[in-house]
Amino acid sequence: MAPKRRAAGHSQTTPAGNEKLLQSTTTRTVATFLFTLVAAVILGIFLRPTAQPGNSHEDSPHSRLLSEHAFVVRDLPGRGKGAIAARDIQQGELLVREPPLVLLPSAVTASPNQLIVEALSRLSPEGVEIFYNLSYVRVPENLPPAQFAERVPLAIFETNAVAAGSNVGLFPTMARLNHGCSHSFNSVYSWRETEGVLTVHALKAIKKGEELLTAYFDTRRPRHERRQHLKQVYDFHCTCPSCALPDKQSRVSDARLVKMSGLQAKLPSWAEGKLDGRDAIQVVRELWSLGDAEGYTSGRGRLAADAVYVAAAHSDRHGVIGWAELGVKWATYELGGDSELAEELRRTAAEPSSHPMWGRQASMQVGGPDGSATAA
Ligand SMILES: C[S@@+](CC[C@H](N)C(=O)[O-])C[C@H]1O[C@@H](n2cnc3c(N)ncnc32)[C@H](O)[C@@H]1O
Repeated sequence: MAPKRRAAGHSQTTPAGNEKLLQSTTTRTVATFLFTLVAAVILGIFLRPTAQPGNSHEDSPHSRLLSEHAFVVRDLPGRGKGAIAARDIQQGELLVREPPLVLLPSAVTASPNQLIVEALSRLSPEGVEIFYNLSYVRVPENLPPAQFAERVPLAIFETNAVAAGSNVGLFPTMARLNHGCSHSFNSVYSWRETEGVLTVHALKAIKKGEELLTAYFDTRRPRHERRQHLKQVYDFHCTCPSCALPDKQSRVSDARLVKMSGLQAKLPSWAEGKLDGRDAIQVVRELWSLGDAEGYTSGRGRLAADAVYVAAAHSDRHGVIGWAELGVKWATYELGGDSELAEELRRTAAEPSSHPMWGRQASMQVGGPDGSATAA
């Protein structure tokens, strides 16, 4: 099927632009992905952090209804299509579980455009139609028809693809989720390597009628930087509730986000011996409380797992159990109770000394999430 011109961000069949953050979940969150050409050409594809379809009314073999009518995909003014909750959604609900329509290695030696065209040739006619219905940005409308048609497949892929382990995948249902920064995103996607699917979970409770938003990259940075990035990669000016804060509140939020980002970057210095166990746990607590103030709760399963790592290394049984139990709760919201992270933390909570780091460093009561350091 020949590509139809479609303005990004406008309705019809959607402009998409998913860059899923590779969340700190699979490793996170999402962040930004780079589609690397080994021949030294680097194609900037910002993969969003984690994702999938489901419960949508958009029927396709690539979407599975997992919880009845959890959301519908609709045209939304100013941002193409988006997913709207069709009923109240509980925190932690699985919203989408979706195999890739197209999956490409993130490092390729051939022309990415050619790879995509080849991948399309292996799809069913319905799959091809689903692909061309996705939105895209940055293809000038005034190109001669042949050139226009040539550029659309790659533009669709760049706008919608997200990281999937060592690959980059296009997941058409999850691709309908628009972006929200900081406290505004309520849904998180993650790739499940062993199952070969992307899942999307509700990070927060979502009311009927609210839009499902996911984060296309790590938004713990100031508004002007977030907007600049989104404009450059996805070609839209972000007006999500976080970006729409009045200037004064936005500055307060920005300061928190920058501080969170700095603290996150500081944590690995424990492994380098530059931070002792108690200080590392204090960093985790600070991150947690800044997250509470900001309404930024993504990545908490992984953060608690980092605290478990520190507590286990210092043989703090009480600390391990406290952080592992908390981690199970948050990993379950964001990644599912059957995710590798939730299962790993559950095992550690049951038997702290089974943790691979157990006793690797000097004994120390680093303390659990409640701040107590009572012991054993
Ligand atoms: C992966 S797609 C998301 C779904 C897309 N709206 C569609 O119609 O298929 C990403 C594109 O959606 C639009 N978009 C995503 N989040 C947005 C937001 N918060 N505000 C405005 N447009 C947004 C941008 O055009 C972006 O390039």
